[in-house]
Amino acid sequence: MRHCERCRGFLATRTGLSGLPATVYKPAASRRQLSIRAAKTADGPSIAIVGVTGAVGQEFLRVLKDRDFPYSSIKLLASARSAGREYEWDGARHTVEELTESSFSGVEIALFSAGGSISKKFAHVASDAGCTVVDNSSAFRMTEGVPLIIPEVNRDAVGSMKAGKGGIIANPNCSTIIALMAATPLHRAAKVKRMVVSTYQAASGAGQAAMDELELQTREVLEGKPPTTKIFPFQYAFNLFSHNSPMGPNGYNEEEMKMVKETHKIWGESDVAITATCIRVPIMRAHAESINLEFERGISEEEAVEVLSNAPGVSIINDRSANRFPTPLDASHQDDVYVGRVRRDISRKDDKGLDLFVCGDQIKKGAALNAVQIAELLL
Ligand SMILES: NC(=O)C1=CN([C@@H]2O[C@H](COP(=O)(O)OP(=O)(O)OC[C@H]3O[C@@H](n4cnc5c(N)ncnc54)[C@H](OP(=O)(O)O)[C@@H]3O)[C@@H](O)[C@H]2O)C=CC1
Ligand SMILES: N[C@@H](CC(=O)OP(=O)(O)O)C(=O)O
Repeated sequence: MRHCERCRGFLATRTGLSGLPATVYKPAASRRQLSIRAAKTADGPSIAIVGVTGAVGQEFLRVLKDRDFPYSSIKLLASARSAGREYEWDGARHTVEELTESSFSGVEIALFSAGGSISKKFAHVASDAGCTVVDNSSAFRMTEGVPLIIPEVNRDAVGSMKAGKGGIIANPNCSTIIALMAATPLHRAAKVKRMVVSTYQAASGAGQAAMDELELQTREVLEGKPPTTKIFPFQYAFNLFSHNSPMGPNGYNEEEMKMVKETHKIWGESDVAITATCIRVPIMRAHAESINLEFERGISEEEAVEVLSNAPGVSIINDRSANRFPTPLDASHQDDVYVGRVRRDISRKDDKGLDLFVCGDQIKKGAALNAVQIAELLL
């Protein structure tokens, strides 16, 4: 049994202590089932990336290339600070331009990832110019009429939207995407009535500067120096803390409330009871989540593992005999969301409760990959 292999393109299963399949990595073909083969092509859409110098913007470039996303031209946009910076991408040199109101003339798809205030200022400008916007920020997620899409979950929400026709589509919150990749197939099988989530969120969710600060602080603490605290107000290395988003009057922070509201919108069901506790941990780029699910009908561990094994974009690491379950490092730089610790909730007398542990790359499936998959629906 190989435990720690990077799992591109192989399938391995093993029976764990309980008789459940322990490890199911999806073969390359199923991982890439939503991908479109092309690249630079005269009949591809003209595309733009807003926030290209950031952690997510850079991942957009990698994902577009990795998936051979078809494009006829690409425009790299960021703030005036980055104008003139050059990137080598897809065999050509590209220069970053300052984002302005005239940036979107002739652009058919724009991937926005420069924060909510930039999206609020420029997404409608882009849409009015005929550019279809996939927005990675939270600015429009709860706006009526703006689809909020995880392609494996609710791809039909794209409706008749197409590249070059204008309109805005929102990319969900990363913790929500990662939770729903695992919870949705089980919801479809046995209907979730209540979901309790606790997250362990990586530095990447707070941007490149937070990742840099975690690395710097780790060195400083090991060298016995006081840690630099520019991004977060206290030590991050060798520590963890409640998510840094603003706290609301009900004692939930914004990240926690996003998980509640966005799940209701994506599932189209506001009667599912959801509560979340979001925690920032000193991990570089993959979020982990502990999820407790209560179902309307009973579901066994075996059925749950079977359902998850067949779910697109989900891989299973669930080896009880080896105490081997998903880790953030397994998920880092991977497309799939990893699920393990699949077990009956023993606090219940019936078989209507399950616990799971889930890990997903925050920058990839939590942000850039999901947005590019949405853009593929527009072609
Ligand atoms: N789906 C999700 O859960 C996630 C959503 N996000 C969203 O994406 C955004 C970016 O995240 P991330 O890449 O991690 O952040 P970074 O801080 O790493 O990057 C920010 C980017 O925004 C650009 N930017 C900032 N100000 C302006 C401006 N005035 N005009 C044009 N561009 C500007 C920056 O350009 P410059 O270098 O020139 O300053 C940079 O390219 C987040 O703020 C969030 O809204 C991010 C992660 C996950
Ligand atoms: N969810 C990210 C932060 C973020 O960018 O969220 P949103 O896209 O919902 O603003 C985190 O890990 O902190």
